[in-house]
Amino acid sequence: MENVSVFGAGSWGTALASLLGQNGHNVTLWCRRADQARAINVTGENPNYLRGHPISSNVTATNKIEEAVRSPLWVIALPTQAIRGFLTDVAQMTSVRPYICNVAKGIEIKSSSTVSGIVRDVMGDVSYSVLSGPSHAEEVIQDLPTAVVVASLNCEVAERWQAMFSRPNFRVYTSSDVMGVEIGGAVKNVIAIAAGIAKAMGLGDNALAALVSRGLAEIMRLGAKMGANPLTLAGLAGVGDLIVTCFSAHSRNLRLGLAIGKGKSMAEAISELGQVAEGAYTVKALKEMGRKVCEELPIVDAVYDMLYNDLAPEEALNTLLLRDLKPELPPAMQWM
Ligand SMILES: NC(=O)C1=CN([C@@H]2O[C@H](COP(=O)(O)OP(=O)(O)OC[C@H]3O[C@@H](n4cnc5c(N)ncnc54)[C@H](O)[C@@H]3O)[C@@H](O)[C@H]2O)C=CC1
Ligand SMILES: O=C(CO)COP(=O)(O)O
Repeated sequence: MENVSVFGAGSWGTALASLLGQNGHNVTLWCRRADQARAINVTGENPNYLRGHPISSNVTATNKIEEAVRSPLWVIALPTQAIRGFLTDVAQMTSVRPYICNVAKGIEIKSSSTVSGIVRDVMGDVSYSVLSGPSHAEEVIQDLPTAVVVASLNCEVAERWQAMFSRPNFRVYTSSDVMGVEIGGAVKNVIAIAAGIAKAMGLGDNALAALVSRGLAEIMRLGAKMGANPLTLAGLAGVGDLIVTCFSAHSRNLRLGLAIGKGKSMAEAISELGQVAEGAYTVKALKEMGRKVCEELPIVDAVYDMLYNDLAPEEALNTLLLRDLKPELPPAMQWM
């Protein structure tokens, strides 16, 4: 059994810490706040997230970062925009060269980089893996059947994380396509915001299905430019996660979109949610990145303009529907 630290005691960090504890590992759950860590240790539940669901007794919470960094295995469950600052602080505190498994799904605004790039910038050549796929914390904490993928350039490392996380109701596949898994997990959040807006507008099921399919086309187009394998994006980390995020009532990104579609301001929608909706930030990074690597991301552009440029949803819809008519597949993909 392994000693592992989970950084971030939001809903995903809490659910995964508990799962690793149930698998018999000795888990340290790092929380930002001392009162939260105390409450978890005393009550066996997280007072702020997933209330009513007991956390495995193999999990010890702490807000003392110097304790948490001693583990050789780190699971990073923080919002993407916080990861660079967090790693910069902790890198100065320890000489441990950890095995990192990132479970956040986003792209950093200031670097247009996925989390592997952030980790490389701050920690250099450290072992990096990413776990992603359709997996809402609210269902994982109840041990409902879930399948995900863990990707690493080193297949033995991917297999080590696979063995640690797997349990009968949490099936973990391995992959070597780190970029594919990261792009799938990050961009689907933006499409889910669009799905929430479309739902709030009452556009119907046909429109939602079109949005999801054309959203996948954007994910694949961007993924291809970034070196992702298109088949990864047809799998759990792409289509699988896109479906659950666009259709599940648990989804934070969908709920943010619903609030925006009902006329709430971004500030109101974010504060009502009280949890991170990564798509709201990733869309900014994609706006930058899109200009550099992939010009045609019309749904991403529409979400950006609705969130940050006061574009009315009805106008965004018209812009999307009235674009030039074209083949479904771009010429370079028509052989497929
Ligand atoms: N909630 C879910 O079901 C899933 C979430 N994810 C991903 O996991 C990541 C975390 O998501 P959630 O746990 O849902 O978020 P959350 O909003 O529930 O929790 C985020 C946690 O990070 C902490 N935090 C925020 N800023 C921080 C900073 N600057 N320094 C240190 N700690 C900070 C917060 O205090 C909170 O404990 C996101 O990238 C999300 O997309 C992935 C799969 C499932
Ligand atoms: O990634 C997730 C499920 O796989 C969580 O999505 P939300 O952040 O939209 O809830």
